[in-house]
Amino acid sequence: MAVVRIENVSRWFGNVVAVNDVSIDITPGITGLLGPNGAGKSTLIHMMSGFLPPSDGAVTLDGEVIWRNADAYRRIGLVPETESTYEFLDGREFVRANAELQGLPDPGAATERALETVEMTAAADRPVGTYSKGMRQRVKMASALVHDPAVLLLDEPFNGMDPRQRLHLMELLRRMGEEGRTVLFSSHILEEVEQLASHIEVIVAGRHAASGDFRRIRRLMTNRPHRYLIRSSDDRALAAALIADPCTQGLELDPTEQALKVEAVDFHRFAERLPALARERGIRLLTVSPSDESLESVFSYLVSA
Ligand SMILES: Nc1ncnc2c1ncn2[C@@H]1O[C@H](COP(=O)(O)OP(=O)(O)OP(=O)(O)O)[C@@H](O)[C@H]1O
Repeated sequence: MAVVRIENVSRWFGNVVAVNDVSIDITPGITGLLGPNGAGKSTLIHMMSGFLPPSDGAVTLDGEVIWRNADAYRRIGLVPETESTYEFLDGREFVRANAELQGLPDPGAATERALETVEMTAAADRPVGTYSKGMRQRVKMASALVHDPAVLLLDEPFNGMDPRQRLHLMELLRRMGEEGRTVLFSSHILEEVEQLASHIEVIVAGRHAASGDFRRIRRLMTNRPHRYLIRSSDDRALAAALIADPCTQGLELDPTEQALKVEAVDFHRFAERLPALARERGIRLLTVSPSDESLESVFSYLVSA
C-alpha cells in the first residue's frame, strides 16, 4: 500500500509562496486535487513526484523522503501538464525512452504492455507530432505507467480533451484505482473531480482549504453565502424589507453603483422572498445578478470557512 504524506509542506519561489504549510495524506484509490488556477496544485504534484524539493516540511512515500530518492522514483509515475513530448519520436520510442531511463530489465516488453494498457498499440508507429490531444495524453500516460508504479500523479489530465477522450481516460484511471494504485489528479473543475475521485482535497492560494468526498465539498460550496447586486425602482425601501428577513445577513447601499449589495445566507429562502417582498411593496426589480459566482470566490469562501 503506497501512501504519499505531505507534512507541513511549504514551497516558495523568491517572494512567491506557492504552497503554504500543507499537510495531506494521499492513500490508495483516486484522489482529486481541486483548486483554481495558480492555487499551487502543480507545485504540490512536482514535490510529490520528486521534481522539486519542499522549502519546508517533508514529502514522503511510505515514510521515505521522496526528493533525490531513486527507490521512490521507481514507484512513482507522473503525467505532467506540459506538452513536453518529442514530436519526432513515434509513440513507441517515446514510451520506451522512459522504460530505458527507469533501467527496466526488459524495456521492450514493458513498452508494449504500457501501450496496450492505454490502447495505443495501433498508433505506436506514428510520430507523436501527428497525435491528437487525447492520444498525446494517452502516450504520456503509457510513459508514466511503463515501470508499473504504485503511485500515479496526473497534472490537469483532462485539459483540452473532448468528451470521448475524457470518458476513456476516466475509465482508465478508475481501473488504476481499483487495482489498488494511489492515483492523484489535479483539476480546477469540480464536476470533473466529482465524477472520478472518491476523495477530494481542495487547495486555494497555496493553502489546504477542505477535504472529503464530493458530497461534503459540494455542501461546503452551496452553503456559502451568496452575494447579489440588485437594482430596483426603490433600493432603499427594498433594503429595509430585506434587512428584516433572516435570509440575508449583510446589506449595503452602494451609491457609486446605484445598487443594493446583498449577502444571502439562506439561498432558497432568499430566492423566494425577494420577489415576494418587492411585489408586496410595489417595488420593481430591475437587476438581480450574482456578484461572486466566480470559482475564485467559491474557493476563497472555503478557505475562510
Ligand atoms: N518556478 C516558479 N517560479 C516562480 N513562481 C512560480 C514557479 N512555479 C510556480 N510559481 C507560482 O506559484 C504559484 C502556484 O503555481 P502552480 O503552478 O503550482 O499552481 P496551479 O494550481 O498548478 O495552477 P495552474 O493550474 O494554473 O498551473 C503561482 O503563483 C505561480 O505563479
